[in-house]
Amino acid sequence: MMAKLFRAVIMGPPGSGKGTISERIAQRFGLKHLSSGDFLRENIAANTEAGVLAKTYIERGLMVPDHVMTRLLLPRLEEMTCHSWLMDGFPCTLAQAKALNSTCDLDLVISLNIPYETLKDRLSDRWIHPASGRVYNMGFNPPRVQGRDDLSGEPLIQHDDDQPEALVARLRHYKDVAKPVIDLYKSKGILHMFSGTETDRIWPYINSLLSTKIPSRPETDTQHIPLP
Ligand SMILES: Nc1nc2c(ncn2[C@@H]2O[C@H](COP(=O)(O)OP(=O)(O)O)[C@@H](O)[C@H]2O)c(=O)[nH]1
Ligand SMILES: Nc1ccn([C@@H]2O[C@H](COP(=O)(O)OP(=O)(O)O)[C@@H](O)[C@H]2O)c(=O)n1
Repeated sequence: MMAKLFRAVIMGPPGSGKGTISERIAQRFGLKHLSSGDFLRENIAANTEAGVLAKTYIERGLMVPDHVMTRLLLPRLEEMTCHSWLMDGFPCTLAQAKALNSTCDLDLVISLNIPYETLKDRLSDRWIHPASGRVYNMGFNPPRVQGRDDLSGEPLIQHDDDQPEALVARLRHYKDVAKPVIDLYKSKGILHMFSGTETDRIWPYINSLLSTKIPSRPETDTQHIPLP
């Protein structure tokens, strides 16, 4: 276990590679990857009160209100007192960032800055394994068998809110709400922004940054892992 706990957030518009990069970070540095989108989908599948409410927003390509997000996520974070974690997709508004602030001190925030055309192309090709949250892309990282998850063999699905009609509204909204959050983390001196069109070109910079802050897991140094 790491000597000091490490708490990080990864921000970026839909399709910017938060999930893909989070998985790489989790694998290399042993942080627990917490995905706000996955928490939401788990709650929707389980028909919890928050899940039923969240569904009505997600279906319309809208953000879930702050009080629903914080009620859902903060208790999960409070349970993780002994773990280092990387939170993906939360906070995405200033109110969420302030609520998170009152729960824990973040060590680092990664913000991904990816052009619109790239996001649109990626998302129209995004396929998900709902049970695990594993993400595929027909060009970038296709499944071994078309339409099937590599590990379980179960069918892959596409999210309704990845379709271009919902996407434009999601991106516009992201831009508006993320700016004050980015400014807040910038003023705290913990924001690191990465721009580009390819995850494989951004990843080495994120990897080097994190290597200066946390040791990589010993087992990943000796085993073959499929990272560039
Ligand atoms: N073509 C391409 N697709 C990528 C790249 N990085 C990630 N993707 C794919 O783009 C989609 C969005 O990535 P994801 O990690 O889910 O982004 P998130 O919405 O920010 O969590 C997924 O289908 C990924 O497999 C890349 O560099 N090139
Ligand atoms: N902090 C958050 C995170 C997700 N969400 C909602 O949950 C949906 C799915 O989240 P996600 O993290 O899988 O989205 P992507 O950025 O991966 O496309 C988003 O499109 C939002 O509708 C939200 O409202 N607030």
